[in-house]
Amino acid sequence: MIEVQDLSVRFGEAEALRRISLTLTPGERLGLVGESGSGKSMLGLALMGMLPEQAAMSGRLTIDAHDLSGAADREWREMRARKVAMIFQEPMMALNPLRRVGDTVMEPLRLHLGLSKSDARRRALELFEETGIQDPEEKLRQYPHELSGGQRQRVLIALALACDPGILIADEPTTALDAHVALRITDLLTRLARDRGMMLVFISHDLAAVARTAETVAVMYGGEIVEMGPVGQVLSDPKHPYTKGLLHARPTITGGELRKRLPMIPGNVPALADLPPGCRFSGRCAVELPHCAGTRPAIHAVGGSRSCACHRVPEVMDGAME
Ligand SMILES: Nc1ncnc2c1ncn2[C@@H]1O[C@H](COP(=O)(O)OP(=O)(O)OP(=O)(O)O)[C@@H](O)[C@H]1O
Repeated sequence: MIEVQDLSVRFGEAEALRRISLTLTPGERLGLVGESGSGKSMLGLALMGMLPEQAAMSGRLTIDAHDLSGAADREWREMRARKVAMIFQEPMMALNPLRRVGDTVMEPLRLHLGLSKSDARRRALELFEETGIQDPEEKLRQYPHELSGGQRQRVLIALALACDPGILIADEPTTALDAHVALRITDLLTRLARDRGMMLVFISHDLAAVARTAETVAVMYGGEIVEMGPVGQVLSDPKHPYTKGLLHARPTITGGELRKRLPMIPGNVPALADLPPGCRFSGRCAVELPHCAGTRPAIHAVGGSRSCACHRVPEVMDGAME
């Protein structure tokens, strides 16, 4: 279980994450969405204890009742070895080009689980099979450059699963892949999370991929979660003006060609130093009120399982803004 309470991350004066609170239960699959710079990766890194050195974190972070706020590197290393694993966008960058991929996957099995060489090899083979790597025996002996992008990402997933983590954080795992390969990887992650009862934090700017993979979605803007809830409900009936804008800005396929419809959200995510003290979306919001820029909105409960941080939400709930 992950519990995050009022988690903030600062780089000097700039606040990259502002008062994030969320609870994830075992086996839950969470999607994190938002434009570039909204803080998705930063939140993923905070959950891994891998924030950049200059970052100052405040608030509370608990994993499996283990309080990690202010934890030492050693505690985080143990956590990462056994409980939390992460995969990234570009598998080529994460694999040692000079090592056979089998040796890379066997290393944590030997180091952290204490398996003998032959047991580690057997387990690596099982992991390759579980992650759908074709000809796994042969692949164990190959180097990263000999594999396709999709196969490399599968190797990284196998590596992430080596110590049987309870939590897998996948940061844009399919961005570097062709659409059909990407689809197979998202489906693989969903299946693995389901079969293993593993928590999945799936970071993506692709709403369709999140809808396919996650059960819960958190929409981020300017380092905050502005809306959160069951993925089907949030994407079919968004409450926050930013979520509504994101859904309108989604790329669409027209005449076989991928086209980005004119984004409904004017402007870009401002630099951290230029964010307003109140609602960070003010300045870009079509339904802004005079006090939005200066007053931070409360997080309103929407129905039983959703939340939304917007001064307008009581009106939205009355149907006055629909
Ligand atoms: N080392 C750093 N020092 C200062 N600011 C940083 C640092 N790393 C990231 N940031 C800032 O933190 C904010 C959040 O960045 P983050 O990478 O989490 O966004 P993101 O939503 O994951 O974007 P993307 O989709 O492009 O990966 C950005 O404004 C970014 O400029």
